[in-house]
Parts: sequence; C-alpha cells; structure tokens
Amino acid sequence: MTFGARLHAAIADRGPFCVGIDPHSALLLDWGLADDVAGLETFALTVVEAVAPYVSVVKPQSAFYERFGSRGIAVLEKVLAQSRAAGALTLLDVKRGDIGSTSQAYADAYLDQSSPLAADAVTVSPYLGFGSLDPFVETARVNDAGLFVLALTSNKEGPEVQHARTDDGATVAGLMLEHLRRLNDGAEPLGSFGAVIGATIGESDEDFGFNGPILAPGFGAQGGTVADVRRIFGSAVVLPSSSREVLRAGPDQTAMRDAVQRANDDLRS
Ligand SMILES: O=c1ccn([C@@H]2O[C@H](COP(=O)(O)O)[C@@H](O)[C@H]2O)c(=O)[nH]1
Repeated sequence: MTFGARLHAAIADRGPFCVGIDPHSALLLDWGLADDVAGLETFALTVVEAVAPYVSVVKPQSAFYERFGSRGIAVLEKVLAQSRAAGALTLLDVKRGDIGSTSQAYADAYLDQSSPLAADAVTVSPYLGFGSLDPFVETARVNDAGLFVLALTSNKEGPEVQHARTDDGATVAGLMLEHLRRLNDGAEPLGSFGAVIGATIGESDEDFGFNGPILAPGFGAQGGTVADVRRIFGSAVVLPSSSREVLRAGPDQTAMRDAVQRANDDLRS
C-alpha cells in the first residue's frame, strides 16, 4: 500500500493528530531526568509507549537525538522501530535537501525500508530547487514511503523566502504546491507527497488542493488552534502536529494519552 493510502486509513482509524517526539533538554529536566543519553532514551520511549498505540502518526525531530551523537541516533532507531511496532506511522522530521547525488544518500538512509533509520515518511527542503528532491521522490515511490515538502513553514522568518514571487507571479510556496499537485495526480485515495504548512500562517491565498496530506506544525505551543486549522485548511487532509504541548503533560503516560485524545476529539468534532 502506498504511504498516502496507509495515512488515509490511519487517520480514519486513529484521528489526524500527530505527536512530535522532541526531547528538549528543558523537558528532560522537567521530567526529573538527566540531560544525557539515558535521560533521552527514557523520555523518548516513555512517550512512544504512551502515545504510539493510539495516534496515526508520530514525528520524532531528529535534531534532539543527533545532539547526543551516535548513541542518540541509536535511540532514534528504537523510537522509529517501536512506534511502528505499536501501529503508528513514523514521520521523521529531518528537513533534508541537497544536490541530487547527496539527496540519494539521504533518501537511502531514511526511506529504504531495510535501513536502520527507516521511516514511513520524512520532511524535506525544496530550497535547492524542487528537482533536487527527485532521488527522494523515486526512493519514496519504490518503498511506498512519503515526503512532506516545506512549503509555508510555521516560523515567522519563512515568508521572506516562501512568499517571494517567481517571474510568472506565483509565490515560491505556490510553485512547490504545484509540483506536489503534479506528483499526486490521479493518486487515490490520497497522494504520498505532502506539504508542510504551519497552523500559524494566518490567511493564505494558496490553493491547498494538491491531492496530498498537509503536516501542520505550530499547533499548540506555537499558538495554532483547532479554529486556525479549520479556517486555514478547510476540507484538506491535515495532520495538526504538536510536540511540547503533549510532552509537557509527561512523564504521566495517562496524561499524555488524554492530551492526544482531547486533541483528536476537538479536531474531529
Ligand atoms: O514549519 C515547521 C516545520 C517543522 N516544525 C517542527 O515541528 C515541531 C514543533 O514543535 P512544538 O513543540 O509543537 O512547537 C518541531 O520539531 C519543529 O522543528 C515546525 O515547528 N515548523
């Protein structure tokens, strides 16, 4: 089954809410853990055990594991494997993008399903030109994996690049969505090539009908609300994503699970 089809089924079954597993050093300390690899592992696997059997998608942020070097990456491998074993789709937030030959190596690392860091999908940056992502697209196709391409990010600095206009008057973000529309053309029930569009972007004139999923970070700690998700995205297939807001409910696993349930109930109502 393609990633788009698996995601479509997972959202119908478990709801659209995506939990980010971002072990910030401040959160480790708040949980009473040391800011070291042992603390990282306890934190991350406690979150996986609490939420992965219930959510459609978990989104570990690679940076928080990379800061501990190879032992942190080993924890990330466990997060990915245990989340999948619990039935959640894994979206590795790693925002890769480089010249094509290097992109192929990144794609092999994250999307080849025999890799120790294999995920169901990854975030990628198209700002070396959308064509530089071709190795990710092909590797995703071969492995039934997915991509989420940065389009309108949740941070306030993004518009400087993403709202800039191309020669034909389209915005840079609009051009990225156009490429996604082409990649997802004819896919049913949903394409595997998604966009990252923040729940914080306010009003937008862009056409979000590109037959692919939208990852909407910025929900929760960055200020995005259920009303924002409804207003910005309408009937598009959206994964509102929150990290700190859920993680702050820990280490109590029931409290984290309740936060997930509440978010899904609010988003579905
Ligand atoms: O536009 C973007 C793209 C990615 N992110 C990532 O999402 C989480 C947000 O964490 P919160 O604690 O819910 O604010 C984090 O991993 C970011 O790197 C984003 O925020 N905006």
